[in-house]
Amino acid sequence: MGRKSPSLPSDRNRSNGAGSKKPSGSSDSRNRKKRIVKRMRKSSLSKAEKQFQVFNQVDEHVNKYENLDLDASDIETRSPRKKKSHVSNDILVIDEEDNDDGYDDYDGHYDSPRPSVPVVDVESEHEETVSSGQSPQLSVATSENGLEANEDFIALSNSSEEEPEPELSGEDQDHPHGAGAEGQLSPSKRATTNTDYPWILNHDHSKQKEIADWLTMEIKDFVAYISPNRQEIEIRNRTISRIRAAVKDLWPDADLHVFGSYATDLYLPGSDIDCVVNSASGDKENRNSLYSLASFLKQRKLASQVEVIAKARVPIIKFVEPHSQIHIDVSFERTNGLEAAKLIREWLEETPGLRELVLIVKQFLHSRRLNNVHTGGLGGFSIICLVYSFLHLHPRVATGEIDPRDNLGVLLIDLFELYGKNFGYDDVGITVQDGHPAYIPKREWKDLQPGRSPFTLAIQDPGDPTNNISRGSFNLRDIKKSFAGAFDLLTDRCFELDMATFKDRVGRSILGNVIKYRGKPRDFNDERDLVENKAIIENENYHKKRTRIVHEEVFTDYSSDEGLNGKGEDAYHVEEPARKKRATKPKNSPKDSRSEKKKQSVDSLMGISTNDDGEGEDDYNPLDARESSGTTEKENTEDAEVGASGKPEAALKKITVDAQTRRDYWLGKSNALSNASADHS
Ligand SMILES: Nc1ncnc2c1ncn2[C@@H]1O[C@H](COP(=O)(O)OP(=O)(O)OP(=O)(O)O)[C@@H](O)[C@H]1O
Ligand SMILES: [Mg+2]
Repeated sequence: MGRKSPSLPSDRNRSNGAGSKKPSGSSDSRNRKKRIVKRMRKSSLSKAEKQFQVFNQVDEHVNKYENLDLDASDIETRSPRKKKSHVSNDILVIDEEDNDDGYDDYDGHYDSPRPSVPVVDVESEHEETVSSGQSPQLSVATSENGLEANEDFIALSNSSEEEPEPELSGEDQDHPHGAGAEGQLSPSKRATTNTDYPWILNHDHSKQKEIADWLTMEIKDFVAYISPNRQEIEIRNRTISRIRAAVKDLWPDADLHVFGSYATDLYLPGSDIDCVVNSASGDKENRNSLYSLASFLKQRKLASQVEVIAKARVPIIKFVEPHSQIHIDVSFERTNGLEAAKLIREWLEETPGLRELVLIVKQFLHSRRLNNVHTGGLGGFSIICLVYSFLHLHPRVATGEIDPRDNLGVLLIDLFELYGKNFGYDDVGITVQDGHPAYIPKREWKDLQPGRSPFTLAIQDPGDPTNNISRGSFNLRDIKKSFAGAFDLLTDRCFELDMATFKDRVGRSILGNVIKYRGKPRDFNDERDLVENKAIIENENYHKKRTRIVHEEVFTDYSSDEGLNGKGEDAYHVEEPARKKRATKPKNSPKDSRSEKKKQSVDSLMGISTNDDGEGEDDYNPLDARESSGTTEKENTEDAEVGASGKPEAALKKITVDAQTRRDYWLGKSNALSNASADHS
């Protein structure tokens, strides 16, 4: 790994800037643009690259989606359900009818539950940050960074009334994309008037020879710009502590744990905090308990704009914590989110570029109001799985040909192209089971509920193969359209700036053509190393303690007095809700049927019939490449290490059981512990 993309031959001799370029619609211009994109992706294609192109060129297959119109009844039934609700003690109680329609109650950015209600009931004596005169720089997920309506995702600079528009010349106003107008301003004016992409202020990369490198640097700047500073992390930590203390006061046998983007470090400044209350009695997931906690938090002035959603598939309470103005979701008596947080953190460690691309895609969709599952958008969890699988299945990344961190620009463009133009949504699903991402034919996913239309995104929950985590994303049409548009806009902008003189490039942004950030100005202080994110620490502790408990369950002789209770760890010994039993995969069977599926040609996985001709039947398998390049499963590594160090057989077994047990826990195999125990004895 580690090579950068080869140089993009630049055309510096030309002096025609944006203003003098040929109309973007001309075929000459289109061809040049294509050439630039091609060059960005390297001129000499590897076998893997060619294969990737094959699945990126499925035009006939994809074009049918362009004309796919949902009929009116479809739209009606798919629009957010009407809520049966009433207000009690200023708490909105929503009794939703549960249906199996795939409505998803997880929601990363649930914008203000009741926007008409005044937000603030802040107690100033508690509000350290406000009273200290410092601006907390937290912006709750509002429309600030959103585009109106999302009908025309392109109209970045015309989309909001909050910000004054830069002065435009007549030509600029006619610019077909509503973007690029800033190119006509003087460099100094550009730098000061661009409030939509503040990450370029004092971070000018316009002198980069390679346009792809410029985009990569902008992506890194954007991520640094929106990454949290010390104060933001502390505010989140304090928010969690306050709510946890209240939960424990109300229910001494319960604890509050955090999962979701705060526990994975994948949050935007306005992201919510996802929490779960688990109790020893395991009886808190009912309407009464939800309501009790909601009123208790309200009474303690820890919750405003409170909603109790009791009859959903995942019952939750939602509120805004008044001191921090952060949106909080609390679910009850489940551990899958805590498992997912741990898994996602492992993915982040092993997948360079994942955090950057996830944050970009999140902000991109947020800007277009396409991130809200309640309105058919793509939730944070789906975005993570989408980007994770994309990175692992990208041939040039999988083969180690490029280092993702040095090629974020090209990868972002590839991602938009794949999921905006070429992905065979009708026939292909995504699985990330056991950390092995793969594209699988939907027909082979037995538990996948057929939707009204085959045109749906299907992503298998890494913690539950029966669950399609993106089933609520019914607005796939707009999501796909927005990705396709982003591909066009980014490549247009790359083309334009590649042609431009250095002078004309100053103060310009590539990424700003598809993403904007509005809100209080931020600094570039990514201070995640300076202050602990308590959600991460607590999640790590939760898993450590639970693994120890699992161990002790496996290895402790319960006839003795040394059970768990003497160790004071009950808080973490959460009774798990009953899980669906699943067939246990035989241990150490690397070539199971799932692996076989992976071996299928990319063409068939992308939903293209391979019967017609031999093209694309090169059965390149990125996963094979990855495996042969030395990436092995954690469990095998642990085995190997122990074997090499010559530790006794019992220790080897113990560690192996530990790894296996953790995985089995994750997979929800309820009989895993007894198997492990039998193995050991
Ligand atoms: N459809 C789903 N099925 C099962 N679990 C889900 C589903 N959606 C979300 N979750 C769980 O909830 C957690 C939080 O999901 P969410 O969509 O809010 O993502 P997030 O990473 O918190 O992003 P955001 O910053 O946008 O809130 C996920 O990590 C996952 O554990
Ligand atoms: Mg969330």
